[in-house]
Amino acid sequence: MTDALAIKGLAVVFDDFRAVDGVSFSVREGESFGLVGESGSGKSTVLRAVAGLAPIADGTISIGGETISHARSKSFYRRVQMVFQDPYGSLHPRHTIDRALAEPLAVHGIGDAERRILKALDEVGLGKGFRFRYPHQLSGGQRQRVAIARALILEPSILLLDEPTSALDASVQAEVLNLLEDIRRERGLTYVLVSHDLAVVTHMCERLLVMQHGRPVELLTSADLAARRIETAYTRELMVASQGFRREA
Ligand SMILES: Nc1ncnc2c1ncn2[C@@H]1O[C@H](COP(=O)(O)OP(=O)(O)OP(=O)(O)O)[C@@H](O)[C@H]1O
Repeated sequence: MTDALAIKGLAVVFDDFRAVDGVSFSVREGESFGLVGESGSGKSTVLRAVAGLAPIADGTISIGGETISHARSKSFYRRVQMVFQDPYGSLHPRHTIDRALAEPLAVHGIGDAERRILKALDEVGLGKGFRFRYPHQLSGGQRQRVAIARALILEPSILLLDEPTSALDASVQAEVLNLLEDIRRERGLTYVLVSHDLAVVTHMCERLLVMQHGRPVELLTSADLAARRIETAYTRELMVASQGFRREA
């Protein structure tokens, strides 16, 4: 089967600084794949490079077996969407939720907006009462649900999730992670999830790549982690630092 996403020898350089170097991994269709590491390890930069938001100095990125060029086409964004840590970043403060959800449909010339907007709100557990509210009239968790609805409304096959819950309280975090997992199963979506928290990635992902200083350290399955089959001291340190693993221990 063709991989949903394949990254080979990726390097991202800012001025002279190699923020990402020698990163390779592939994600199967319908798989949930995690990127984990401390702050500054280059996880977000990998996602941003896939989304066309960071410059690729070296390596290739393929989506569905097709190598993508540096300039992303409009059709790329129908297949690949990104959700950021801070939903304020993707929601305009003076635009209603309705407008935020209508905008991507208009950009891509997709009709039947009202039905799609109501369906998207329903899918993320928000009723139609939220439709004409503004972002500041929502809680952090509700705002992140809107950002997820906005990413899903174009019916992408791959979702890039950059710390999608780390700005939320622990209980809200669990709700949003469970929502994402339900949507993935229902839609058969492929996820790449970035988190500094090994417990979050282990809960959500079948396989994960541990990164440090922009480089890959270890590729693991969640089953490896659960059985403590870990090769490196760095991954062990991440495990000790993770709240979820501390609770389990
Ligand atoms: N646009 C940029 N210009 C210069 N340096 C950058 C830029 N974006 C990221 N970096 C640097 O690249 C390195 C990796 O950053 P990145 O955001 O990918 O790390 P991260 O692992 O996602 O960390 P965090 O969890 O804190 O977001 C950092 O040292 C960061 O300062």
